[in-house]
Amino acid sequence: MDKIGILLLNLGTPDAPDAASVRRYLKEFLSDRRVVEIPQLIWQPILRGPILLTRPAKSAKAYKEVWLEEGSPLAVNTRETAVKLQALVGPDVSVDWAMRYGKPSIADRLSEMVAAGCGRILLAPLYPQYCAATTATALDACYAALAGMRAQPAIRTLPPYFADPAYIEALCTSTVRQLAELDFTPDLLVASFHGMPERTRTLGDPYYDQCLASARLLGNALGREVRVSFQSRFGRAKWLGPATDESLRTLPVKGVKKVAVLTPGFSADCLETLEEIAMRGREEFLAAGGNKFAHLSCLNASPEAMNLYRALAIRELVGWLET
Ligand SMILES: C=CC1=C(C)c2cc3[nH]c(cc4nc(cc5[nH]c(cc1n2)c(C)c5CCC(=O)O)C(CCC(=O)O)=C4C)c(C)c3C=C
Ligand SMILES: [Fe+2]
Ligand SMILES: [Fe+2]
Repeated sequence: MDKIGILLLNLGTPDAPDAASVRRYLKEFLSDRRVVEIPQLIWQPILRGPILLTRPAKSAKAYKEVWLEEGSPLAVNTRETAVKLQALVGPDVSVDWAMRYGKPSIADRLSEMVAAGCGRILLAPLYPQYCAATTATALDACYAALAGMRAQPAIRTLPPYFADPAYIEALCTSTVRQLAELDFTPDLLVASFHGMPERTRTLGDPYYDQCLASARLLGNALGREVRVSFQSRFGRAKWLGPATDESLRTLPVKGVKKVAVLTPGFSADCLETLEEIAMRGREEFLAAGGNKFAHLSCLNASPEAMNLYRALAIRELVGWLET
């Protein structure tokens, strides 16, 4: 029988925390029509002008603050997840990982898996909430790679798991564990999701509703309020709100002096969680009069995460494993 493969998909990250590498990464990322939905004739001059002239140096400085010895946190955490999942599923299933932008590329990893004999592949975008700018574009890139193959593997895709009891349980257990390790009891738990232009919601992207559903289910499981906000605004259009940075600045005035922020839409810690929330978010909250701030780590390759991915993968593979 054909070998079975699982390809974990994540967003992508620069090769190094320097302006040239960040420029290459941003050019590829922000040229994706699923991400910036402005006609290319208008958008490309803006991207290649003001954005790529100024943002790479600024972002490279931020990447330097969080860079690990082994590389970018997003890549390190995603690779570790793949290695641990491989150990859990055993030698009959081959687990690999790829990035939508940058390396390792989806095209390279998919053709490598096929060359290694994988005739059945589960494509697993590591985004709990479906978004065209993340899930759809990662799968588009897989289909584009498959389009160039004469002998294609059979394909399955992992559905969004925003309301899956296994995801909510993983988040709940990870949150309870991390809260118990803090030296304070937070007045409020904030769930900060990556933002999106508000227009994408009216156009039918289910992302916003799925973020709210995940937070509500987590709140029910924890038995306490989980307040939602959206981070990482980009560009001039109106984005989903409320904005995390604004909320963190106003919470102390409203009497919330101790806060814990979790980032459940990110499967792995990355620039957006480690720099924007854990560093800048903390500074802003404390400067606005807050006393205590904690960022709770993403699921990464924690025991809770590995239980979750094993459960999701086995559910998808069950028909294939039996035949
Ligand atoms: C988890 C879901 C994500 C959504 C939805 C998303 C939408 C989105 N992002 C940008 C612009 C940028 N995002 C950047 C970094 C970044 N974004 C996500 C995830 C989502 N993005 C991750 C995991 C990361 C971190 C990558 C890393 O290397 O650690 C950046 C780059 C950093 C910077 O310069 O600020 C940009 C730019 C848009 C425009 C968008 C939807 C329209
Ligand atoms: Fe982003
Ligand atoms: Fe950011």
